[in-house]
Amino acid sequence: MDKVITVNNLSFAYEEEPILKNVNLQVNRGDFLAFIGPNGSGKSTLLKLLLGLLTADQGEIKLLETEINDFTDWTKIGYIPQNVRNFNNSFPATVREVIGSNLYSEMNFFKLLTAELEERIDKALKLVNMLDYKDSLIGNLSGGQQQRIFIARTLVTEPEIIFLDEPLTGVDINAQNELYELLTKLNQELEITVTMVSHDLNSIYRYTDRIISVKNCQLVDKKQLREGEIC
Ligand SMILES: Nc1ncnc2c1ncn2[C@@H]1O[C@H](COP(=O)(O)OP(=O)(O)OP(=O)(O)O)[C@@H](O)[C@H]1O
Repeated sequence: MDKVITVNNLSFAYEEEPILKNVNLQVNRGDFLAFIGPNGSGKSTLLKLLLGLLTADQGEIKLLETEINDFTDWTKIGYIPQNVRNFNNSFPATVREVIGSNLYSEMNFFKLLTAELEERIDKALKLVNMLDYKDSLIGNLSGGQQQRIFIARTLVTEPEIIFLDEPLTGVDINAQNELYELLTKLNQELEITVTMVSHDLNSIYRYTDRIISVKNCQLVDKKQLREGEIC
């Protein structure tokens, strides 16, 4: 089995507040995994540790078989943080510019999009079914459409793992199912490992194939949870 995330004996605390104590986790290529748990249990913190945005107090994290401190291939990792849409709404940027901003390091000296990069933007927009909106202002799109654009923004670098932190907040119920179906397609057809934080248990049970509960500083795999224990 191809391990894409390995966590060994990880502990983390904010000042005096312990969040994770000696936890272990293995995520395999092609998993579609959700972290659930009460508010404040540490789901976002765990995601930030896995992305190298926070540093563990103890233990080891490996991404794509590389120790996280030595990991450099961040184009292989997509991340859609919790409030990305609020932040971007106020910018008068087009969909093309929002997606292109993730290709900055690949642009030429004049920071122009080459024909090849334009093609990659088109390909990502086709995957999320939003090609017709390439020249629209991001702030004029619905919550669900904007979330598709942020998924396309990560797809443009051809990631192997995508992390999403509560991606369905502010997305209406029909669009929520469409987003789950899109994530399922990316997971099954492109073999992208999808790791998300969500509170939406019904959809999680329907679409994901692994659920990890973050609670009392521990990680508990779905199969270890008893009925009614999930929150
Ligand atoms: N930068 C920080 N400094 C200190 N404490 C923090 C910081 N960020 C989060 N916390 C605290 O750590 C705990 C875990 O926060 P985290 O955001 O990871 O939880 P969560 O499970 O994602 O919560 P939610 O479901 O509400 O989004 C909370 O008690 C929070 O107040």
